[in-house]
Amino acid sequence: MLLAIDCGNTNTVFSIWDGEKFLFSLRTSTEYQRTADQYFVWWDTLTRHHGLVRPEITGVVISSTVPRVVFNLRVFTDRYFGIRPLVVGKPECLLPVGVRVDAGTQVGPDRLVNTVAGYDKYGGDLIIVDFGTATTFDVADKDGAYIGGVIAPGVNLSLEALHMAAAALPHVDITHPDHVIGTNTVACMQSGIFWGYVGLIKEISARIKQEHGRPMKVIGTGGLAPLFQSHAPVFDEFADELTMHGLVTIWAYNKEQGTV
Ligand SMILES: Nc1ncnc2c1ncn2[C@@H]1O[C@H](COP(=O)(O)OP(=O)(O)O)[C@@H](O)[C@H]1O
Ligand SMILES: CC(C)(COP(=O)(O)O)[C@@H](O)C(=O)NCCC(=O)O
Ligand SMILES: [K+]
Repeated sequence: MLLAIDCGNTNTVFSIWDGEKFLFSLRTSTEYQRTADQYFVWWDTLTRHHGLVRPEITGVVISSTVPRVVFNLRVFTDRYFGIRPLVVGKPECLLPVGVRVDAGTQVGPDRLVNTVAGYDKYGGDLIIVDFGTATTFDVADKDGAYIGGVIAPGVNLSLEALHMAAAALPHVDITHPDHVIGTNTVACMQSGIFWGYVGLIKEISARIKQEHGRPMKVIGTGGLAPLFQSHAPVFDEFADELTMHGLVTIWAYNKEQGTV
């Protein structure tokens, strides 16, 4: 079985791929101090909870937006599975699509993985909007190459920033507000973030399409994508687990090429 690890700035997700489907996902907060042994205790407890006792892991693929956590993840997979992971962004990890950006740019591996997954599922000329710590727009060219995009502050990050910077603004959670005109502080903040984001997604997508000059499909992914899509359709499609799909695709490609 393949273990796919998607490490974002807020959460790290482990998913087990049995060759045909994902069996389940385990989610923990991203902390670079977490040791290999701590990962194992967590892993062993939760895989048993899902009915798998010491699953036989034969491959590991990692995408990490936090370079520092990769060290302990490598120790974890080496110590407990005897496996050297395939790490997206490292020279030994081949990608089935091109990357055409300014020389020297270190593109977030999550963005490359999303592009690979998007191209595999939908073909080229894509805008992939991923709601994580940051909200990213990844643009895939006609041939699937990653050609850049947009980085905007994440939804929760924006709410947190309001709370941190203004003494009278509480911590609030994102939701779909019934009205645009908020009649209390919380409703005003929720409206600002929700409708502000709807506007941001529409405007940025429209401008990307104009600049790209060819019809494009807009794909939404990440935990908060369904909230937007269900109340203010801003995507052509919602893709669940797009990053995980990309990790499996990259693993399969490297297997084909003989790099793993
Ligand atoms: N379904 C959801 N509902 C509400 N908040 C969510 C949901 N999914 C993720 N979040 C929040 O969105 C933020 C980004 O989470 P996540 O997608 O795990 O980011 P990353 O991939 O950057 O680690 C976090 O604050 C997380 O708690
Ligand atoms: C933009 C990001 C912070 C998004 O990370 P996430 O929201 O998934 O935690 C990450 O992709 C990153 O660190 N990128 C490096 C710069 C770039 O992609 O151009
Ligand atoms: K993101």
